[in-house]
Amino acid sequence: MMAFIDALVNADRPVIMELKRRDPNGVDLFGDRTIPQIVAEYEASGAPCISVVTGKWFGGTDSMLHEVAQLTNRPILQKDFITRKDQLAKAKQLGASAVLLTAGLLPKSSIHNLVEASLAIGLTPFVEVTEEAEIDALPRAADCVVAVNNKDIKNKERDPGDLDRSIRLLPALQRSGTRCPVSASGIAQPGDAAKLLAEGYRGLLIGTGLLRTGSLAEWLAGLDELRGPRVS
Ligand SMILES: O=C(O)c1ccccc1NCC(=O)[C@H](O)[C@H](O)COP(=O)(O)O
Repeated sequence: MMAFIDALVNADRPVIMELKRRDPNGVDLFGDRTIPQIVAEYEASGAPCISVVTGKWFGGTDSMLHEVAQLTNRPILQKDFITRKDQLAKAKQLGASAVLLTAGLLPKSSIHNLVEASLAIGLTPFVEVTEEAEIDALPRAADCVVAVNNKDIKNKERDPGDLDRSIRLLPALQRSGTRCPVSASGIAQPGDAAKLLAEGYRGLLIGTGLLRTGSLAEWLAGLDELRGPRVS
């Protein structure tokens, strides 16, 4: 299996496609689709990586991660509230390649310890930030995905998201040394996605926008058209 960062930076369309059972208001996002159907659709659409929200706020469970890992060889990000090292071993055992570490919810010393502990067992830290100070304080950024969360997790992500935050923080991400600056959450339309990639993002994490669209193929074709032909 290709490592998470390599899969993303080498992808022609670097969209991490997410399985999230419910939105923050408890509204179902899967409809009548099963997990195998969504994974098959994401794979057929060329997802380089897949994200699975196991956090209970969003209707997730660890068994969802295990199920997805049985269905795909794509590198998987586990999105949950990770605060302890034993959760990292569990993530790996369930089939994750990368784990979410939310800078705004963790003391600085915990971020350091969890980044080191993740790397030590072969998991890619996917560190989510919302402020420049969090980026500047990051250890081992070159080995991490560093993602700007456009929404506010402290408010259960009930806000629509502020994509300008991604634009504002991109220079700090680029300075940090990460190979893989990612913009996450609130990317609803192909035009939003195209703009963020044109600005210099090397990856996008999209859940609700892809799960709510009537046609994933059309959504992605719209993005491809806006980006124009790719030079390899
Ligand atoms: O961000 C967190 O700290 C978090 C913790 C635990 C579970 C989920 C968490 N975040 C979820 C997300 O960030 C979004 O599902 C993801 O970025 C996609 O967002 P959207 O495209 O707006 O559905």
